[in-house]
Amino acid sequence: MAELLVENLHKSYGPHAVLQGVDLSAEKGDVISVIGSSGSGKSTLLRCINLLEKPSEGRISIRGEALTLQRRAHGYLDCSCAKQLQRMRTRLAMVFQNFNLWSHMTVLENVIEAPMHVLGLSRGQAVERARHYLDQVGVGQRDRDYPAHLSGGQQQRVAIARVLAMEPDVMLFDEPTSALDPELVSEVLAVMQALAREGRTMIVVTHEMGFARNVSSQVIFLHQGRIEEQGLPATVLTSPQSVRLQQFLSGALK
Ligand SMILES: Nc1ncnc2c1ncn2[C@@H]1O[C@H](COP(=O)(O)OP(=O)(O)OP(=O)(O)O)[C@@H](O)[C@H]1O
Repeated sequence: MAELLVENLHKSYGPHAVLQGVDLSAEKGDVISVIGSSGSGKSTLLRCINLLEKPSEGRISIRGEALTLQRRAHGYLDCSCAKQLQRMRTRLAMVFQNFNLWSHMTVLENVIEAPMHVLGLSRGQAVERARHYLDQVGVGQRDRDYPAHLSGGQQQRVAIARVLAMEPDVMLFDEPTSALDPELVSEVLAVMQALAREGRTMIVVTHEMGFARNVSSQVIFLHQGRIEEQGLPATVLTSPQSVRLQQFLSGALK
């Protein structure tokens, strides 16, 4: 059974069809890199999967359990209740480009927030869990600091620990290294590579072709809201079939 199954996902903003029937299936331990030119719909795809954006059409299932989506007055689909939505976001948890840490909270407080208030763990359990994952991503010593005192790479690693602390079924990464200074990119990619090695299921929107090639189990090339090509990285990235993917890989399509 797939950890995550996305079927016929559509998203429009007014007349602008951004996603036009995307299907995606992630098995346990899959690392799917989503690549494509700017505006092809990569972030929208990720944001629709965990309902930060509301799909216009489609079906999302986690471990065989379909989300109950209802059509709202404006025509989009949403979870039938806020609690289900919140719970679902812990199962499909997202790492954002700009870290999205709470600046008024320490590192530790950032990481224990959701385990306590969404998963219902006691403070002691949440702290134990947080320390475990902060250590795992190499920022355990910074637990009392505020995010502003950390480098971008450290902040992103805290954001990854915050997602790990929810023990999600699938981790979603939306261009996790794009906001980082070049010298900090590799420390975050190394953490992601280690997570891939330990069998985490991940969907990663990325411009890092090295990551897509060396870490992914599957690469998806999105073009104008449709999957134009997908498959093993060795196939998709070294023998692209479509002209658009060839152009994208040669740098002609930004
Ligand atoms: N909230 C919104 N309202 C209207 N249009 C939007 C909205 N969000 C995204 N879009 C449009 O949807 C299209 C896809 O955007 P998206 O951010 O998903 O692309 P992307 O592939 O992630 O691009 P990039 O690599 O530049 O981040 C773009 O044309 C964008 O302008």
